[in-house]
Amino acid sequence: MGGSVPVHAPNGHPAVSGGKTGVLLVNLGTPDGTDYASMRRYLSEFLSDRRVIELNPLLWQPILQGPILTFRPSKSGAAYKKIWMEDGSPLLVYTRAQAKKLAERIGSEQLLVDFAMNYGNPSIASKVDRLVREGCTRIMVLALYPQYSATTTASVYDRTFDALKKLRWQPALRTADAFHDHPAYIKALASSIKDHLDGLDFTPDRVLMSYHGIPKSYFDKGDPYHCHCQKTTRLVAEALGWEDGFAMTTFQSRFGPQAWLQPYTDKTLEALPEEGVKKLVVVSPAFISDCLETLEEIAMEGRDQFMEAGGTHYSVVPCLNDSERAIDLLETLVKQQLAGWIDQA
Ligand SMILES: C=CC1=C(C)c2cc3[nH]c(cc4nc(cc5[nH]c(cc1n2)c(C)c5CCC(=O)O)C(CCC(=O)O)=C4C)c(C)c3C=C
Ligand SMILES: [Fe+2]
Ligand SMILES: [Fe+2]
Repeated sequence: MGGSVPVHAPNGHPAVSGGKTGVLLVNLGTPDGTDYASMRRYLSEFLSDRRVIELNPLLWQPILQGPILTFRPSKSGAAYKKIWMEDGSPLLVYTRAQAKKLAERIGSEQLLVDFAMNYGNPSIASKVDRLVREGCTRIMVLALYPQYSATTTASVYDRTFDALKKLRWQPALRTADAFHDHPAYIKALASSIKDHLDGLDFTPDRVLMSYHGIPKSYFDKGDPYHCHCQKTTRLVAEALGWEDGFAMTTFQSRFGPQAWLQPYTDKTLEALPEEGVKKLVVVSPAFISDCLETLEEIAMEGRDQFMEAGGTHYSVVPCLNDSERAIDLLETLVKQQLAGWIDQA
């Protein structure tokens, strides 16, 4: 068995491996392809998660498996086609690159670094399995969402615990804090925005910080996501010395008929030019990697909305992706979470 360490076991005792630590980076997930079947499989898994849709499944599943999964896969597939990369979905490409580069930085015989997707492939269960097989008796999971939400962060950890439920010999498990206000995250985000602004041939009237939304009812029930988003915006504005009001916080990607967190990004983009904001820079601080929501919704649809409403300049700051900044950030977060497990932490 790979990664076995010698143990004094009686004859015939199965091989025992152990003593290693695993780090698992987990992002949301993405379809395997842009075709109808792949899209349907992915959306069905995602939208069946009760952390994401809290409606009673007896009510929700007929709606999901009927009208939604009849029409949405083609619509979403067409959007994914516009941003698909040679090696697959951008979210997969960047998350894989982050894990590889982090492994090159901090990985060793004793410290394995890998990645998984909460929905789709590679699954959390398959990677927990791999790490345990390779001898990890401790696993630290980092959900790659700066701002905590039950819909995302808690779902990743739930599904990790679900994978452990099936093991006779479970590894010790650590989950990580949200990092919306972590100095290393604010530094990475602020410096990437500063570099972007320095490279522009115009000075923006405002910077729009657009976060993925959640239903307002989840916030009313106590999800801290909204507060985490507001704090990220405030800390970035302070780090860059911006005047009050220069950075705005909005929420994108509404799904379904209920109210979501406001102000909405699309409505804001359509309203700003009339208020005299014609030059705009947009940042997506809820995503550490570019994905459908940043590359299509913000960089394509958002641009059209803003320019058609009378905007003159529109520029989007790329996510941290697999830049040195991103790997520095991940290294800091992971080493902090590993304290006591790994000496270098
Ligand atoms: C009720 C539905 C949804 C909630 C709640 C939600 C929360 C949420 N999502 C992200 C991050 C991402 N979402 C992405 C895509 C996406 N999100 C929803 C729905 C909800 N998200 C759907 C249906 C989709 C699929 C695309 C589509 O059909 O429009 C992605 C992109 C994935 C990719 O492959 O590129 C990300 C990332 C956060 C951070 C969040 C709550 C805080
Ligand atoms: Fe989403
Ligand atoms: Fe979207």
